[in-house]
Amino acid sequence: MCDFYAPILASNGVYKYYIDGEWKESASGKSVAISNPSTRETAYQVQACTQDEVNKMFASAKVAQKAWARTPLYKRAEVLHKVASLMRENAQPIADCLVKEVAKPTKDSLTEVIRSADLIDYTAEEAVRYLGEGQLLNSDSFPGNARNKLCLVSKVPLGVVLAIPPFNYPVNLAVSKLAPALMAGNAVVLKPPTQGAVAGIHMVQCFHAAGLPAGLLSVATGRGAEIGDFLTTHPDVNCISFTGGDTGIAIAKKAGMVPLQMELGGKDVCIVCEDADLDLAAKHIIKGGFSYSGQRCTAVKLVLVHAAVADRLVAAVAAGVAKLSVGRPEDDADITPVVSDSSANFIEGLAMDAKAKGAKFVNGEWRREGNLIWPLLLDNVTADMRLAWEEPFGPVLPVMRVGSVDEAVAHCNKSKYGLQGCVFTRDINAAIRISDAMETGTVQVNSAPARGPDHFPFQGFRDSGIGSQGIRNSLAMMVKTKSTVINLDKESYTMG
Ligand SMILES: NC(=O)C1=CN([C@@H]2O[C@H](COP(=O)(O)OP(=O)(O)OC[C@H]3O[C@@H](n4cnc5c(N)ncnc54)[C@H](OP(=O)(O)O)[C@@H]3O)[C@@H](O)[C@H]2O)C=CC1
Ligand SMILES: O=C(O)[C@H](O)COP(=O)(O)O
Repeated sequence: MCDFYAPILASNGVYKYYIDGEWKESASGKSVAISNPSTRETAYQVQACTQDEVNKMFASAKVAQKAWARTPLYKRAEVLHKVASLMRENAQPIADCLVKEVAKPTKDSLTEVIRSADLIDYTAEEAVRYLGEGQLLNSDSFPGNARNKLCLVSKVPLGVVLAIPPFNYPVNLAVSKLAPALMAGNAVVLKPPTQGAVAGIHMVQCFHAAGLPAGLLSVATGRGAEIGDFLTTHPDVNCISFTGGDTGIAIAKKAGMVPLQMELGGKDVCIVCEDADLDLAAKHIIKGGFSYSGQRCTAVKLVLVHAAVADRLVAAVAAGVAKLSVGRPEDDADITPVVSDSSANFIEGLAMDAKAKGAKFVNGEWRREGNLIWPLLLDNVTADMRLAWEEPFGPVLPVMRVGSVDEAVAHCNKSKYGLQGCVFTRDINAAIRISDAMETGTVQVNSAPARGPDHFPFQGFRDSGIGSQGIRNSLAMMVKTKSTVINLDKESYTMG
């Protein structure tokens, strides 16, 4: 291990947790094993933090936040820019962890780290402008009022933000919470996903080395099932920013009076109209459905194609699927093992349910070795199959044939999810009408769903989330509004 990252690893080979500006071993004496999805052997171990350690994190965070809120915005930005440049300089070891912990292909792993550094820089730049702006309201615009009150509106920190990212983007979806929260003057307690925790720990070392004040950022490692409730119901939490699956719904129910930024699951549909450019649609469906083996909340998870062009579309997609390489993330294969045995079992269950109910496996039989699942295109999927509604989070793509666009939109809107969707058509007027009719946070026209670029607003309707992400929107979610009203002794009119 290089000198830069040496402080994060204990002599017994277990990665340390972070508190008060120091890397430490937990008093629990217990560790949590992180399995390499490719080998299914333990790749790393992290500390199982205790409740007492979590209490101390919140206590330090509260103190550090007060001092940070008094730190000029441009100085906060300087620290964040330094974090970004340290991440770029020390990117490869973080990317290597992503390969081992979450089986992300090597190129995509490095891209995630660089994208995260870019996100931090952009957030720092955006924050100095956006957070630097307030509002002045005059009382005389409301009936019955003279101009004797001036309302000064500013954006103030929330306090301590609990950040919980998921396994599939453990670095990018961590910094997309950390950077806006910190720029807005908050402290953060980060609970990284267990798969992805070591990448997260490496990333936090960049914040440490950049000189982030002690206590402002802590890292609580441990299984969500064990320390999750303690964290999310902690009385010192002032905001929860969570990305993940249905766990988020349970968290929202328990959270109480704190603002929530929740980005949850998706069942993103791809509507292919009769007039679509089918080659273009097929290209995007393959990339959207199978990149990172379908483990993206924004993956295409159901194709709804007009029956008149379905044969041609399915043939074009099947031809592309046949070209996908299957193998190890180290070799940059297109399809790599999914994150866990339980995930692979779940995906297999969905595929077998569809098969039993009459779906056609277009490109050969079901094939799985360990957590490695060969990409599967399913045709003739119908509404009684689980795959019509559930999120596989794997390299399995169902196609439903529909008789009309209205039928496709109705299916989309019946889903409990409403994250993104996309439509392929050559008619811009139809595209706008379909987009307006689809009840999802984003609709992409002639491209697959995607969260990025990271400054675009990103939000889910229904069970897909609460609030919005995207750099400007995340900054907005990390502040509350504060007004100071100046009551003049008598009314005063400018130039009057
Ligand atoms: N809309 C969006 O922006 C995105 C949504 N997702 C969704 O995330 C899911 C896949 O990610 P995955 O990591 O498996 O999601 P999970 O919901 O299983 O886990 C997300 C995070 O929550 C933690 N966690 C687990 N249990 C609790 C608990 N009781 N209290 C607090 N935290 C807890 C996990 O920790 P641990 O790992 O220790 O269990 C992890 O850090 C998919 O459904 C996907 O659609 C993913 C990315 C983006
Ligand atoms: O977790 C996810 O799926 C990400 O939010 C997707 O990001 P992307 O669409 O930009 O790859």
